[in-house]
Amino acid sequence: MTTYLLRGAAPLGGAPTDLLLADGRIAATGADAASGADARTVTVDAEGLVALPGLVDLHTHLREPGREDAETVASGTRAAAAGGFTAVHAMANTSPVADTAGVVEQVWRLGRDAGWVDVLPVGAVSVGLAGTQLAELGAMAHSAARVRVFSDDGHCVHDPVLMRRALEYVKAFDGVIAQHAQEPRLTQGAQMHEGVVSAEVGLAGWPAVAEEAIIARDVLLAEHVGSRLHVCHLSTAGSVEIVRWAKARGIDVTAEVTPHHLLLTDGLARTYDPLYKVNPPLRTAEDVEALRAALADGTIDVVATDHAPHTREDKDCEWAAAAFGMTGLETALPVVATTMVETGRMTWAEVARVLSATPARIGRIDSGPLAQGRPLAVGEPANVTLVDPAARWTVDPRGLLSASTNTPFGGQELASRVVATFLRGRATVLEGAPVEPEAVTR
Ligand SMILES: NC(=O)N[C@@H](CC(=O)O)C(=O)O
Repeated sequence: MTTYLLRGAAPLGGAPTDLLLADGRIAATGADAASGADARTVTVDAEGLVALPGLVDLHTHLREPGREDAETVASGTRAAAAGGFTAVHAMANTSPVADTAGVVEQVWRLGRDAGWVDVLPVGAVSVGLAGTQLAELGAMAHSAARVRVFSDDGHCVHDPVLMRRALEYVKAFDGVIAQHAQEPRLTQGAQMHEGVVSAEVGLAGWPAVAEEAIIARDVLLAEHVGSRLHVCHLSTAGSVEIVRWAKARGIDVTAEVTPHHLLLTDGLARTYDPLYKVNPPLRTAEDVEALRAALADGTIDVVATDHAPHTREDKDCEWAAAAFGMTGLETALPVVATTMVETGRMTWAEVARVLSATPARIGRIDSGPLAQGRPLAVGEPANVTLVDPAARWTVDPRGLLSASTNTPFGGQELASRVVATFLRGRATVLEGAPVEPEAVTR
């Protein structure tokens, strides 16, 4: 197998050094790296680049099985690698729903065979995402896919008894319930954030309280049963306050924010362009500021993409008829760099925390054969992402690799670019372009 010598990379913004990737691991650093190189070694000039541990996404929609016209495991994970990811959690709202050991194993196998990133299937909480009957959580946890994250994402687990049972059940295998916090009655027919802009454009509003009421209930339930709760795509200033309160109380809760909620606001609905229609909706500038502050101070633990590819038929129509969702795997890191690093709110080491180490810990993939996200130390798995922090680029939707083109960032200038990605020492991206995997053996 080819080995790689990354010359002059700065691990987490530290002093530049050399890294030797061999046999799937970081084999050597510093002067030892160059002396360990041999005839199999390809040298990568990494001068001026930041070396991050491979990125881990807690929230990706890969659409397979069922909607392969929007994305497949292969196309979505190829886009993920281009975005610097080495692992993604694949959401359960597929068709059929990933609510059995059979479906999660299928998705896991498709990911393994594609070879771009580790695919960690998320299991549904309820059968068919219907919110009435608990799915086979234990069978999914003990399957080959080793599911640890369970979510009805796209739907809220709104029945408090079902939520309580799910939180209790996953304690047996150290799982976590990732809640899509959306009170269904308060959001019936809702199209966008409820506020000044929704009144102006005449679209049905989605009040912040519909998210906040569920988060408040769930942190109390998590406390009551002593279990682990993760809040998906938190989007309001009020939600931040509730999570801050819960953490101060010692409740085992973590929260994610999406890149689009860190950058975009509900004012974009004035365009009536469904590219900006997403669940939860884009909020106000005050919410965006609260989310950035909460990510910087650790109240929000991770950035997760909520990559939600949709076909032209489902997106290129009038607002009310369009699907909720936007793609995000290939723009996530640049959006975080633009909103958090360029603004001086976070260092690259903190970016590694919110896009790699902490999501790996929440998904319980930070140990064992899928070890991810540890500092780039000798002996650790060689999951490495090289980023050019000085690059600036303008997003061209046609230049992205996802099978769907519903990015809200087309035409936007963003900071930083992924130059290379290595999955267990194998290059999946070099010079910004994907490297097709030969038959993957592991
Ligand atoms: N986030 C989104 O806007 N869409 C998600 C599911 C969802 O509605 O949350 C999708 O699967 O398309």
